[in-house]
Amino acid sequence: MLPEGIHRPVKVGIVGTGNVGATFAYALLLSGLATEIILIDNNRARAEGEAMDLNHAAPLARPARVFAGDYSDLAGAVVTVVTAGSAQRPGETRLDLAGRNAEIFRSIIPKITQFNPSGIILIATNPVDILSYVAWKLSGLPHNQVIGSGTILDTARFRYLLSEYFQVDPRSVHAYIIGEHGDSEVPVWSLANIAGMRLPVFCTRNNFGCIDHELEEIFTQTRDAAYHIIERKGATYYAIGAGLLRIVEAIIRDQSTVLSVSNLIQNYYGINDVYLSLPCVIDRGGVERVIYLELNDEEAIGLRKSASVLRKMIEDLGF
Ligand SMILES: NC(=O)C1=CN([C@@H]2O[C@H](COP(=O)(O)OP(=O)(O)OC[C@H]3O[C@@H](n4cnc5c(N)ncnc54)[C@H](O)[C@@H]3O)[C@@H](O)[C@H]2O)C=CC1
Ligand SMILES: CC(=O)C(=O)O
Repeated sequence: MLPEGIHRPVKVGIVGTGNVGATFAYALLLSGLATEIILIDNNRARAEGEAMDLNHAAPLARPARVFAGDYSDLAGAVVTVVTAGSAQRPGETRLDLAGRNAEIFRSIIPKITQFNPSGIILIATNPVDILSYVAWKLSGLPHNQVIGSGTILDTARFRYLLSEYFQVDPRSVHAYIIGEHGDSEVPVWSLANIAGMRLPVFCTRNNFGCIDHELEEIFTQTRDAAYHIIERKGATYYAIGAGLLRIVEAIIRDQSTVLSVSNLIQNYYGINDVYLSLPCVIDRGGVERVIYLELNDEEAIGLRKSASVLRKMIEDLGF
């Protein structure tokens, strides 16, 4: 039986069933978006254990077939989400993981495309922009089919923190973090708005004191959130699980949703041949297009700097 509102089988693969992969799998199962969820991990017992635990939730949620599989089971998957690899230890940056995880990708990505050359690959493994570029190169797929979760998470963190400051629903705050998912990311203050009003106008018209250093602190908290969470609980996974689900929903339901994700950037404020995040239109084919933002000078400089950090890392890895 297919889940409510779904009229044809929808397969989703997950490679890497650790904290992030398992949390995404749980969110996906509860969402009812997929009819088949394939869990792959080089720790087979872990994938099997997660499949058993998830299946026991199916009678309480919505029916879907969840199983620990092999790469050949990915044939026909609409999207394969990759979360396999090492995570940051306390004090490590995302970029510290690049070499280790690029090696893992050399074995994973060709196996995904061997069995599923037409599906979308969605990367979450860090450093996500570098690994998405590496995955794109190793896959031989068009870049619109290989997406990084990028700053979907940072944008969510930013909107949440702004919503706390302005005392409105986070969904009513429209603001983006662009560039690297990491230390060089850039807040687009000039376009941030509530009810269509840029923040300085919103503040003046609504007698709301906007204090520059408090807003700057909101960005600092956004950028450094992963460090603070990892120090406390060792890993982050709920918000990225929700972010991956939002991207997968836009793909499966062909929604043309604008989300900040990582994709190949060409001819954008002088930036070329690098994966980084900008608001993109996501539909059944993956990234349909990258939206050209009107950035101020400071933001454009920040974006170019972020791109150069990522480009250097790609070159250092030999891609
Ligand atoms: N993009 C984002 O916003 C976020 C990314 N991450 C990243 O996601 C990745 C996963 O994080 P966690 O789930 O916390 O780590 P984890 O250590 O809990 O899980 C990683 C899983 O990958 C598996 N794995 C390792 N090598 C493999 C291979 N060759 N083939 C198949 N499976 C393999 C491991 O067995 C393990 O189950 C990390 O790189 C982390 O930094 C984490 C949070 C947010
Ligand atoms: C770990 C990570 O990339 C994050 O939570 O932002």
